[in-house]
Amino acid sequence: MTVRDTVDAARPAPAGQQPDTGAEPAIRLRGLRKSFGTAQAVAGIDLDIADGEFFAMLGPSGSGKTTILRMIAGFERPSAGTVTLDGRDVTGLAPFERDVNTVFQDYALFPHMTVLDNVAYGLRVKRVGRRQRREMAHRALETVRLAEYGARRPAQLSGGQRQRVALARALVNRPKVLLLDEPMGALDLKLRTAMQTELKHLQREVGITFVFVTHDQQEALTMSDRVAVVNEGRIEQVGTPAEVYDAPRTAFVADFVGTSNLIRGEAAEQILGRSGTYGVRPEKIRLVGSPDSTAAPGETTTTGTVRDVAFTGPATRYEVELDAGGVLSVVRQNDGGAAQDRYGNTDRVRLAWAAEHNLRLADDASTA
Ligand SMILES: Nc1ncnc2c1ncn2[C@@H]1O[C@H](COP(=O)(O)OP(=O)(O)OP(=O)(O)O)[C@@H](O)[C@H]1O
Repeated sequence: MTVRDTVDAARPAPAGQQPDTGAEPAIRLRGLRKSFGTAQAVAGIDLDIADGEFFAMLGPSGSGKTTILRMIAGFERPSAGTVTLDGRDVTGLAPFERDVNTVFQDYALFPHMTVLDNVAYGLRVKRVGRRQRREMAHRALETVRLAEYGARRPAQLSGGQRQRVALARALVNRPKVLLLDEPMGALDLKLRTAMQTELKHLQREVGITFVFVTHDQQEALTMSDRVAVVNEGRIEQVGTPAEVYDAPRTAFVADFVGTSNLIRGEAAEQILGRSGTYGVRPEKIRLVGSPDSTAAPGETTTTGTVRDVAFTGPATRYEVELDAGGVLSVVRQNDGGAAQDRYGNTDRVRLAWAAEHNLRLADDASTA
């Protein structure tokens, strides 16, 4: 169960690396590259995903996540590198020769078939007998809590139910690995949140390795055991959700997982007395009052002017233009009732945070 992130094997183990127990990882990628013509979609990936992990690939549109997934599934042939599943090199094998199933964003259900027949379809192709495949399909529908819906057609289901049918259709094959490409992409926010919880429970129940692709940081953080942050065909960082959020290694990771809150250049010199790029999470910053007030000893502090106030219910977000240059977001929980200080546009404020929350960032993975 090792994880090697792409950046540099010679460096100390990056955050998120699991101890090497000698067990074969479910998925091992080595030197994986893919070019389309002259464009490089995946620029060299080394990654191990452990058996039974819920693993997220998080990155912006066009960063190469889907291409990585398609190479694991066998739909795309790598330009270089290898894909090993459970200790077996499958790089040259067709999708159906791999112990992997994929759930696509559009679910790809057959509209003319019943839900039960959709789920049983893969078993029919594998020539499983009719009675057994109906039983297995029914059990898979039970797993996704749709046992009563077997006789319906996909058009008679909600988006979330269709998504679960697609899952049941993949689960019925009992693959070692399930790949999910933006599985919640077509769902509205409420359903999406409900499905996230359900999917996580389901994964624990069936014990299959899940790898899912998303551009939604919230989804990646809530659902996964570990996250790989993908940027321009490379993995910038691999770690647990807490590790990539609390200890981002690069400015890209700090920005993409969370809010961009960077102190750099002249502002870093003035506020921190050091050069370089630093990040500080918005919820770690306190607004302590007017610029004349003082911060606690050992805190980093600076002054600025409120430029925007956004009330979001449980919290309020302030955008503060710093006197030293740049803008910082500050999030305050609205838990203080009427006694809580409130600030408005153009108010002059002092900001303070514990020095340990200054995150030293590299500008990109090559200097991390
Ligand atoms: N079949 C193809 N032919 C040419 N270029 C492709 C092909 N598939 C993907 N690409 C390019 O490779 C890059 C990575 O694409 P990919 O679909 O892997 O990104 P992604 O991170 O999954 O994006 P999204 O979140 O938008 O799905 C993009 O620049 C894309 O245009």
